Formats: sequence, structure tokens, C-alpha cells
Amino acid sequence: MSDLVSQLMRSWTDLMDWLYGMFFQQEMDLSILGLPAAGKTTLVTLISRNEMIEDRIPTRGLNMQKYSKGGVTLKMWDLGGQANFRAMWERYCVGASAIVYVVDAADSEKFALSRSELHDLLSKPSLAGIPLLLLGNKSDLPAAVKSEKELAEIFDLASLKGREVCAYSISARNRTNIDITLQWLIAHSSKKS
Ligand SMILES: Nc1nc2c(ncn2[C@@H]2O[C@H](COP(=O)(O)OP(=O)(O)OP(=O)(O)O)[C@@H](O)[C@H]2O)c(=O)[nH]1
Ligand SMILES: [Mg+2]
Repeated sequence: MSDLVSQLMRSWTDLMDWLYGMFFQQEMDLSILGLPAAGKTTLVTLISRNEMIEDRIPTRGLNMQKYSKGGVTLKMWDLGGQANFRAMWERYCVGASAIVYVVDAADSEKFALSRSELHDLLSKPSLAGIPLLLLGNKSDLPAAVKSEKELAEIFDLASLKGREVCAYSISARNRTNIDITLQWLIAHSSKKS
């Protein structure tokens, strides 16, 4: 009986999501950035296809994958992290609803470089005011910094003024905190019809 009730509730929620989507469809462009091997493509593939990719294939240039729920479609622009691709990060962030900056929270040797790339990017006047979500990925690894407060300190997020800023500890591999990540993106991205 309770199975039937929960199934009916799910169908009702799906119907409401679909109806809402028919009338209030919104599309958001998200730029997913970070140093090589931070886990950007892994995360984006998990969100859009619910698949965990194991092969390490560095992104050359960019690729785009979508995720839709209810009336919201997230267009996730996954940009390559190698030095020669970083030059185009700014171009793909202009006009974005939010910037998602992924760091390998277990690779402390790269924190300084990752922080300076983040701050260089966000100092561009063309990107003023765009919300930032910093994701400390690979929380499944023992060496990972898992405290969100510590991540915010390491990446000096307090100095970023004039925009929404948040940090979450996640694991794309273990699917940890992916739900709150999606909630933040949907709630904090500026709305575009
Ligand atoms: N342990 C662990 N490994 C992960 C996690 N997410 C990604 N990885 C691994 O990290 C490596 C790099 O992942 P990618 O998603 O290709 O990294 P990327 O940020 O897209 O890298 P570029 O495209 O080169 O900029 C792969 O071997 C992934 O399997 C995670 O949450 N935990
Ligand atoms: Mg990639």
C-alpha cells in the first residue's frame, strides 16, 4: 500500500515538473573550469548521463553536456584545464549564469596554482558578479581536504567580493554531495528564458 502511495507521489511530482517545464522553461549556461584532472568531465558526465567514466581522456578544447529537471536545463560547458586551453576560459564564462570551479582536493601541491588561476580569471571585469561555486572534488580519497571552511580559506574565497560564492566538498566517484551541488546551481544561477 505504501509502495503504491509513494509511486503515486512520484508520478505526481514528475507530472508537476513536466507541466512546470512546459510553461517556465529556463536555460542556464554554466562554465565548468579547473586544472587538468580535477574531475570536471567526470562530474559533468555523472550529472548529465548518470554514468561514471573511468578512462582518463583530457578534454581538448571544450565539450557541452545538458541536464534538465523540471523547468530548468543546465548547459554545462566543460572546458579543458591544460595551460593552452585556459586562455579561452574567460571567453566561455562571459554571460554564464554561474562558474563552477573544480579542484582536486587531494592534490595539495596544485592548490597554489589552482587558486591563482581562479583569482586571475575572476579579476576580469567582463566576469563581474557571476556566481561562483567551488567544488573540492575527490573527497573519497584519504588525502582530500573535506572541510568546506578549509577549502574556502585555501582558495581565499573571502576576498572575492560582489558575487555569490560557495564551496562544497564532493566526490564525483562516490556521488557525494551531487544533489546539493545541483540544488545550488538551480537556485543561485541567474534566470534566462
Ligand atoms: N578518486 C576520485 N577520482 C576522480 C573523481 N573524479 C574524477 N576522478 C578521476 O580523476 C581523473 C581526471 O578526471 P577528468 O574528469 O578527466 O578531469 P578533467 O578535470 O576533466 O581534466 P581535463 O579535461 O584534462 O581538464 C580521472 O582518472 C577520474 O576518474 C573523484 O571524485 N574521486
Ligand atoms: Mg575534462
